[in-house]
Amino acid sequence: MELTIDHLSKQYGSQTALHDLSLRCVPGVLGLVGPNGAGKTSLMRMLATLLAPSAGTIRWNGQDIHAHGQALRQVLGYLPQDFGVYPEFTGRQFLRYLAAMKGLSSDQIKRRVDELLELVNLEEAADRKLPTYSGGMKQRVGIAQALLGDPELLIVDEPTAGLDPAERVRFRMLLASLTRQRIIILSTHIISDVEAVASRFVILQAGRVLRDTTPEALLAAAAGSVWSVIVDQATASRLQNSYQVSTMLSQMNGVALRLVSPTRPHEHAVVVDPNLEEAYLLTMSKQAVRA
Ligand SMILES: Nc1ncnc2c1ncn2[C@@H]1O[C@H](COP(=O)(O)OP(=O)(O)OP(=O)(O)O)[C@@H](O)[C@H]1O
Repeated sequence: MELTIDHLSKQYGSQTALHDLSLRCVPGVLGLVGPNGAGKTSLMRMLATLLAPSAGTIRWNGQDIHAHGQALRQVLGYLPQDFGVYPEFTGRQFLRYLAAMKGLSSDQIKRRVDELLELVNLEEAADRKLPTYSGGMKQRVGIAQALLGDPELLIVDEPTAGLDPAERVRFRMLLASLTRQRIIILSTHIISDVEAVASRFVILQAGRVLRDTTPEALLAAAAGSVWSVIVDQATASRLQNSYQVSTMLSQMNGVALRLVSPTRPHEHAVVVDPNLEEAYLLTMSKQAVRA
């Protein structure tokens, strides 16, 4: 099982969304992160064969997916960013309908849909109409439809956006339970999603790979560059203007700040262990300094 992306580019008119991007993916979860407009959705749509590259190739087990799209679609599960549901269907009807569209036999449809409803923990709500579902429940139906064909390649585009913290945790656990013998590509703005489930961390910026790393390596690289300090309000405002502040908490004795900076931002600042979001902010701020 191997997905190989070679020198991939995407132009929309004069706008370059992806620029000469190469990646090789093996089973596991790859967390794809980057600022708005970095090219994540364009990349995912090309992987899902919904968008043609302007240049470069994507190969699934050595076969170009452009020429052999059907072969890829048979092993693909895709949860797009703007996943829509049919309002007249219940969860069960919706999944059965999509399973039938995929060509499953009626026995397979019943069995597979029941299995998936159990996996995504929607058995109780299965016979309710989809518009009555919460955002998290809709996302779970979305992941269930992406899993109908037991895909070897699962692409999920910002699946936790808009979910409340409990739903987000539930969704992550579901994703984590799917990782064996699959390539999962998860695009997100929520760094803690990556921390929770991904073994590989790819940062895209302006259509290029800025980092292809692991959460552990990114954390290790940020060691010594995250600081904690308690200061008065005026100093907090000054520091906020000069440094990347990751958290700011008003307390009885002042304002507690965590700051991301390669150098000591304040004489009383002490080094603390970075979290992955801070490691990401550090990477992006170093990049901004270089640009
Ligand atoms: N259909 C389109 N026509 C023109 N430009 C487009 C189109 N789709 C995307 N773009 C541009 O391509 C670039 C990459 O967009 P893309 O949606 O792939 O980024 P993204 O990383 O998914 O962004 P977000 O995090 O906001 O979803 C952006 O500059 C965007 O404006």
